[in-house]
Amino acid sequence: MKTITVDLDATPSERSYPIHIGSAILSQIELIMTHLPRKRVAIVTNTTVAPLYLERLRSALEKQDVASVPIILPDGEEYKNWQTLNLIFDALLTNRCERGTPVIALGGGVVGDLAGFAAATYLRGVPFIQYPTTLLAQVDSSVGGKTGINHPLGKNMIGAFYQPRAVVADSTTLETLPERELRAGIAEIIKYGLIRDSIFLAWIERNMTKLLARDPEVLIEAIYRSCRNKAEVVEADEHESGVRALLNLGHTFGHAIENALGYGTWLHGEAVAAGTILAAELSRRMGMISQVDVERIRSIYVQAGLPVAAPDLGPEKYIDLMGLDKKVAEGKMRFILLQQIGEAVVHSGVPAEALAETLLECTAHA
Ligand SMILES: NC(=O)c1ccc[n+]([C@@H]2O[C@H](COP(=O)([O-])OP(=O)(O)OC[C@H]3O[C@@H](n4cnc5c(N)ncnc54)[C@H](O)[C@@H]3O)[C@@H](O)[C@H]2O)c1
Ligand SMILES: O=C(O)C(=O)C[C@@H](O)[C@H](O)[C@H](O)COP(=O)(O)O
Ligand SMILES: [Zn+2]
Repeated sequence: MKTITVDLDATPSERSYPIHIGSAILSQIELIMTHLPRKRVAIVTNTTVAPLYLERLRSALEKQDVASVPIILPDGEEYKNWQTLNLIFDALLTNRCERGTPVIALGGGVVGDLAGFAAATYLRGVPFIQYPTTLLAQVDSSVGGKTGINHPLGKNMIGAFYQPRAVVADSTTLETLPERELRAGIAEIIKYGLIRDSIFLAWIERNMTKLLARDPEVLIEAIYRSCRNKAEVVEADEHESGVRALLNLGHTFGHAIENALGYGTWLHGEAVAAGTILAAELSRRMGMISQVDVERIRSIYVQAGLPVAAPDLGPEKYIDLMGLDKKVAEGKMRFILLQQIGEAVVHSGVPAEALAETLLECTAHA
């Protein structure tokens, strides 16, 4: 097992927390035992993950005399909303969960974002622990404390920064993950390489076949190097007043795609992949990277079996949706662009013509 610490505030800090990454660690309750003094937890999961892993976690807790309240949500991005959040509050209240009752998220990013937001707001905050079970959640969403829900008008528009007390990423849970979901997780792994770690990007290119084949060692290495990158960014800028925005590469376009097509039609990772190609094309039009760079980026996503052509929604629709992006400041859109492969920047001066040209020339009819 490997452990990374996310150091928050001046260290040592009570808010700092470990990310444990390893094989078959779901049942190792000693990893979270210090957070369970009251011997009772609520586990938020969904109808797909519950039959696979809920009993394993519950019985491991039971062996340590920890009782658990299961809260099983409907599965899907289209359920990342107020109504589902309220199901969590209903269950927490009905079961008389207290301020000292931790909420555990067992599932992918949707469960994690919902459960984290519930933990941030229930009784004004209860302890939160992440057990991510998708590749995307293990490399990205379980770390860093972004929690929240979608709004019909925009992705993740309502939420809170709320850090977990611990993250336990059991790589063996990825054995049951559908192929399409595995590929979607790889999109966020590629992101770290593109924004700040060109050595990791070259490693991903060399190891893509093994990643797709779920080679256990390669998976653990990819999760570890991704989490190390994410932890460093979050430590530097927890609340996204600066460098954390770079983790949004491809997301300004990607979130517009997810919203326009209907939440869940394209997976988050798929929208980020196609969105990153648009960001790369825009970077080239801004004179920042070369055509050769764009083709290298495109071929990495192709290798991963991810979409590289964003849907043709028309420039107006994209621009309208992107106007609600959380990075908009004083009414001005800000884009994450590539200065070079391995170095991203926040750009607030993208000319309207360059954006329109990119959207016209680089999107495709579905
Ligand atoms: N908070 C953050 O920092 C952050 C970062 C990235 C993405 N996100 C959010 O995360 C969400 C996407 O997360 P995701 O890609 O994990 O999708 P997801 O949570 O929808 O999970 C994908 C699918 O896999 C199923 N599943 C989960 N674990 C499984 C397993 N081990 N075996 C079989 N099936 C399994 C789920 O039930 C679901 O059907 C989006 O809402 C996105 O906005 C948040
Ligand atoms: O942790 C972050 O910061 C990220 O931006 C990670 C992204 O992969 C993730 O999709 C995040 O939820 C997007 O955040 P948002 O603030 O644009 O909703
Ligand atoms: Zn993302």
